[in-house]
Amino acid sequence: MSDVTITGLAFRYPGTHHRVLDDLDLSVSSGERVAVLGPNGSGKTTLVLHLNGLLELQHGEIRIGNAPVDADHLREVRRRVGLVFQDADDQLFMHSVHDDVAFGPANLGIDGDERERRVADALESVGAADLGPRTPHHLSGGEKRRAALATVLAMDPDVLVLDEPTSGLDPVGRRELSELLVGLEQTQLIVTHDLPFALATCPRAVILDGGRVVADGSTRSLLADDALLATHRLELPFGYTIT
Ligand SMILES: Nc1ncnc2c1ncn2[C@@H]1O[C@H](COP(=O)(O)OP(=O)(O)OP(=O)(O)O)[C@@H](O)[C@H]1O
Repeated sequence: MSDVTITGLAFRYPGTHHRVLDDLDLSVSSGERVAVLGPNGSGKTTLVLHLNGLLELQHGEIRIGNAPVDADHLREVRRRVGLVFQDADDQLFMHSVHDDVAFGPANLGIDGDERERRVADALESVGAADLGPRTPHHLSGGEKRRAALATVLAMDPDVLVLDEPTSGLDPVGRRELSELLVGLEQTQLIVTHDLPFALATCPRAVILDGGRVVADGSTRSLLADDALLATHRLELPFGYTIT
């Protein structure tokens, strides 16, 4: 497993003047699960897209274990960091779920029985053993989410980064996903607006606002702080209380 260290990360989208990430520091220990919370536009997805080099670093440094995220280490970084996109359709593009899940291991040069074992294990682990032959664009939203997660797990990453993993999931699907993630050994960063899901899944949370980390602590203590939540446009579901 790998730790993740982000130091002084700053970023503006080309052609814009606004710093979307602004001197962001964050360290996540190996095996830790951290929820990344924050209002719309606070930079969460932009941060996530940096973690496996999908956005090119402008200022600062990111390390996955001892590998810097830079042009010279992209292949290693992408092997180590599995990114599950906000929109599952971005991850599913083959004719069958099986082929989508097999695509990553194939790219790593894994073939034959070992590749089939990885596909079967990944689908099984997300409760989607029966989805292999299905056409991805015929799946329900929740089924697509599971399939997208399986495509990443099949590559056996050290670090899992999930962007809004519960969107489109029914209550049982959310609970099952939380239990699945808690059972994985990977270091995890989970971007979510689903605060109860964050509490159930991640012992630690950070709040991003204005492109920097403005709070960092146990998820329970952050979510119990009404003033902190209000300041950063976060809100627990109506009637939900932290005990
Ligand atoms: N490709 C882009 N070009 C220009 N600006 C962008 C681009 N992508 C995002 N932004 C801007 O960057 C800021 C941060 O966006 P980002 O998607 O990282 O926020 P977020 O915290 O993930 O938001 P949300 O909770 O709404 O998903 C926003 O102001 C957004 O409009």
